[in-house]
Amino acid sequence: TQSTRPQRLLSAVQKNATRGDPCSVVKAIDQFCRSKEWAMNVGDEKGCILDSVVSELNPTTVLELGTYCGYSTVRIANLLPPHAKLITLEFNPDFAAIARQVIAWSGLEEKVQLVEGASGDLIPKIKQDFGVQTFDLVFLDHWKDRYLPDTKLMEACGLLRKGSILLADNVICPGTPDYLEYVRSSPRYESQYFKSHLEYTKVEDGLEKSVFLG
Ligand SMILES: O=C(NCCCCc1cc2ccncc2s1)c1cc(-c2ccc(F)cc2)cc(O)c1O
Ligand SMILES: [Mg+2]
Repeated sequence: TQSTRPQRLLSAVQKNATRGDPCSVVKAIDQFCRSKEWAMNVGDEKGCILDSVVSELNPTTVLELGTYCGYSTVRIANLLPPHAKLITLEFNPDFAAIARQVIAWSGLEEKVQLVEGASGDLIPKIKQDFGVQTFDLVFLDHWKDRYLPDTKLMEACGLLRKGSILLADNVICPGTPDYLEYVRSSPRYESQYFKSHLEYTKVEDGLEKSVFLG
């Protein structure tokens, strides 16, 4: 049977990256996506912006919506202090299976909890099921039409505190117009746009960083 793109991406990691070396895993994926097959990882250019936000914040609790193959999961987990926790939600079981192996290859599995399911179903269960009260950082990279409803859901479930940071991928391409309008006009958020490009292309895209003001 034909392999899938995530399976070919995982093979490239297992072939070209060193076990236990997260940076080599990130490099191997970027090289695969630049030279062989495009894939919807946040990528190296936006990935550097992600790294700077994570490093500056030094979060102990992180929620990632949309794991895909685990590229941004590995980038974030690699920068977390000891005992910090990253919970990442993935809807597609095939993506989740690949991501688990990519995360394991990077040696960061003890910092990461990958949960399979839809954000709308899982977010209300996080406090009781995962022992997290609030998130210091949320990275939004899942269905673009779920960014706004899930942000409102996180507010309603008390998962955000004064100073929590929302960092959203793809606010230009594919685009999340209703989410952008909300975080840019709401008095409860202070937002900033980081102009960049769609992963591995020259197309404009960017990350929106929004601080929840409580
Ligand atoms: O759809 C994208 N990403 C979400 C995949 C949906 C996976 C989900 C995870 C999850 C977890 C929990 N609940 C529900 C869900 S749904 C995406 C697409 C492009 C793109 C850009 C230009 C193109 F021409 C074609 C694709 C670029 C990107 O960086 C993306 O992130
Ligand atoms: Mg994305």
